Amino acid sequence: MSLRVAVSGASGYAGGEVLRLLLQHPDVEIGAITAHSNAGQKLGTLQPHLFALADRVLEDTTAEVLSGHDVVFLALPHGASGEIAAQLPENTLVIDAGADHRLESASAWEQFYGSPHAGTWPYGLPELPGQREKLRGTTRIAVPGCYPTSAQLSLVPGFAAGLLEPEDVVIVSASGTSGAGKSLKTHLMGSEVMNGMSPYGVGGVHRHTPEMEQGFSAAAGEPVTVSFTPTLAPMPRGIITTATARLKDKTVDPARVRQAWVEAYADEQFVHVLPEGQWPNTKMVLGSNHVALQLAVDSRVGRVVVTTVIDNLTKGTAGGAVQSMNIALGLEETLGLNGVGLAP
Ligand SMILES: NC(=O)C1=CN([C@@H]2O[C@H](COP(=O)(O)OP(=O)(O)OC[C@H]3O[C@@H](n4cnc5c(N)ncnc54)[C@H](OP(=O)(O)O)[C@@H]3O)[C@@H](O)[C@H]2O)C=CC1
Ligand SMILES: CC(=O)N[C@@H](CCC(=O)OP(=O)(O)O)C(=O)O
Repeated sequence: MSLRVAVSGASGYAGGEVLRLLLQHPDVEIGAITAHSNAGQKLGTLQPHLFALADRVLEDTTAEVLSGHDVVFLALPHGASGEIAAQLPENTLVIDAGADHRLESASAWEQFYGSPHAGTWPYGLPELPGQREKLRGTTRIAVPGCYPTSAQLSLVPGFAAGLLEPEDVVIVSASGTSGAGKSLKTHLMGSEVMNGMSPYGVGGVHRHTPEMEQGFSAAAGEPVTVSFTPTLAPMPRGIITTATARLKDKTVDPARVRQAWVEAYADEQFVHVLPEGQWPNTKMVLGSNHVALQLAVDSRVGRVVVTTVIDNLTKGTAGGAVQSMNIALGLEETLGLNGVGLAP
């Protein structure tokens, strides 16, 4: 099979990572690549690591340019994808790396994003219970946010097994700076970020909070509320998330708790519950679609503690997007995603 694939937002971090993975996909031919302020530039000036595409010229991001492809990736700022997607043929597989189509609740969207809701598409986190069935054959995919990917992979097994209380869930994450996008942000410039860490979006206001609650509530079968705090870490890539939740039965055998996670991910090729006693490090998964996690029961306070690492640009965006594309098209799920982490 040869799929003709267009990538919009190709000058940005997410679009660049989509292209990096697609270059390793045996069934993909890269068609149009588009941008906004950088349209007309050669890709090599903006994404110098993508040697094979260095001479390709970025076009404007219009429905006309993106039409005529089998698959279109949208890696655009919030709000830009809804309008473009609505103009693309229904039989084109459109994969939105942005947030526009992730939330089921229009009121949650309006509260956290402050704009009209564009609609809801099948959610591109295949490891959620029953999610692959929703992705097979679909022509629209909403790629999860990077923090929600790490948070949901951390706690969904516990909610799905009925082990966790729906209230008092606490998620604390640290992200590499590429999570904020390529556009110049003064607070991300070296002197502000190096040798220190600081939280932002504190107090239940970060827009990924309702996305996490949506995934947890679906798994638990009851409404789940979350307190989420993100932190910026002085590294280009990677997310480490520590998630804690109260156990419904404080006296439950810790081995039974662990078993819920081990069973949930037993058949997953990208999610690894580490051997007991080994804790994740963001370096384990850099540049790869893999996820590493570890858990412990804090019996003194009756909580489970789960720490999960992902690469925000790979499993957290482009890798999850390519994995979901493969499922939607009935391809082997790992195509284009054979990279392994970097060490040391
Ligand atoms: N970075 C990450 O870890 C993650 C990002 N995402 C999502 O992916 C999307 C892209 O993010 P990211 O790559 O980080 O951001 P960047 O700022 O790095 O890139 C943004 C891209 O969008 C283009 N663009 C900007 N404005 C417009 C517009 N009005 N119309 C069309 N194109 C436009 C830019 O083109 P130009 O350079 O020519 O101006 C650029 O190609 C966002 O929705 C983001 O939320 C999702 C998960 C994680
Ligand atoms: C470090 C950093 O700034 N991260 C981004 C999230 C990146 C992401 O997942 O983005 P979308 O939901 O926008 O697709 C943030 O907190 O806004």
